[in-house]
Amino acid sequence: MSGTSLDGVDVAAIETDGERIMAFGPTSYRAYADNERALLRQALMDARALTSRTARPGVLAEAEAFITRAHAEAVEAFLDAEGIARKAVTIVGFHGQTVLHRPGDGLTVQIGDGAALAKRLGLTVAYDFRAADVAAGGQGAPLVPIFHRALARSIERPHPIAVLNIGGVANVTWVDGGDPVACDTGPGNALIDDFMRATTGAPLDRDGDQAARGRVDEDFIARVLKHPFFDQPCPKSLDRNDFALANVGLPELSVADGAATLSALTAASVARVVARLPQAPKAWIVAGGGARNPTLMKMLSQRLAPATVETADAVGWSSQSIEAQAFAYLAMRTLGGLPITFPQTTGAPQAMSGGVIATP
Ligand SMILES: Nc1ncnc2c1ncn2[C@@H]1O[C@H](COP(=O)(O)OP(=O)(O)OP(=O)(O)O)[C@@H](O)[C@H]1O
Ligand SMILES: CC(=O)N[C@H]1[C@@H]2OC[C@@H](O2)[C@@H](O)[C@@H]1O[C@H](C)C(=O)O
Repeated sequence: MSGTSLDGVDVAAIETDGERIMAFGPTSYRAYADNERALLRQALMDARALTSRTARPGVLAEAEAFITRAHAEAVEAFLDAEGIARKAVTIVGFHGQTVLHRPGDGLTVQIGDGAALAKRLGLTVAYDFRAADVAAGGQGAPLVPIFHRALARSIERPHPIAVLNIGGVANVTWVDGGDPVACDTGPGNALIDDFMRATTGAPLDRDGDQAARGRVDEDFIARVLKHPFFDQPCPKSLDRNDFALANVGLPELSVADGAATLSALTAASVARVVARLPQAPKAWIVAGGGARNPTLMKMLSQRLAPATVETADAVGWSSQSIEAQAFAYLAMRTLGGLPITFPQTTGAPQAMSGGVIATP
């Protein structure tokens, strides 16, 4: 999995039949080098003009070859390091890199060549998980809710439970026994990362150090939350750059105040989604890179009280690897013809299978 944060490739093995999770296997991570990340950032820019999901103008062809190669290297290194034989692997789930997500126009573009990956690895690969849902009128995201529900069944917390993923964009799954309800909540880490890069050159506000020292501009947050996205009912989804630093109107702030304000925006937009869920969650489990930011976690606890807020790691899951695990799970569901998207998670007209299978 390579998500909207453009930080690297997460790899994870799980044992599953696409319904139950029998065991979590090892995990690993391949970070992108600065020049690789710059290529992907350019790919996002060049993707803005796309009107077809197969066109590869600008650096998109180069970026696609890179994404395929980076995932192949990541899987090869993982299998070698863990001593996992090829024949022990049923399938590899390959999300690819989202470069454009405009479901309203019937367009979601993930670059990455699944057939080439299958050939190079000598393994069956499931890829292109979002297209069928978008073609049917769904949002094509989020896809992790069915995995979040399987995970939530393994813990004892008061229901409803919310599983919150804070990646570049943040998304939530609401679980209360029946079908999951889900949506993107708003910006996750992307705005914080972009602000840190622009003001200090650093790729992130590590451990929320800057945010912890800053003052939150609540007026700015109130202004951003007037955006119509926040009043839309679930399901709904975002492109990484729907809320971009260039267009959110952040006033001139110190590094600490800017980091604090953008972190609080993420927390406030999560709190804002509560009214859009069938019932307020009693227990929040936070995954994704945002779970590793203690300042953001504190802001979430404050804004979601009296509900409890814990990290995925605290309940025995992996904040870092949960999305990679989710795509392993979705790959097995694709192989078994099981649905991966639902009316209440993406707005699909009915429960739908998705993903394409490539054999070596
Ligand atoms: N120690 C840390 N302190 C603060 N922030 C962190 C830390 N570790 C990771 N992050 C944040 O998490 C981000 C990576 O998150 P994650 O890997 O969940 O994103 P992703 O998978 O790319 O996103 P998405 O869920 O949108 O697909 C980093 O870009 C950074 O902003
Ligand atoms: C189009 C796209 O790639 N969306 C990502 C993004 O990052 C988080 C959020 O926005 C979520 O909707 C989705 O990723 C996860 C893996 C998902 O589909 O569940």
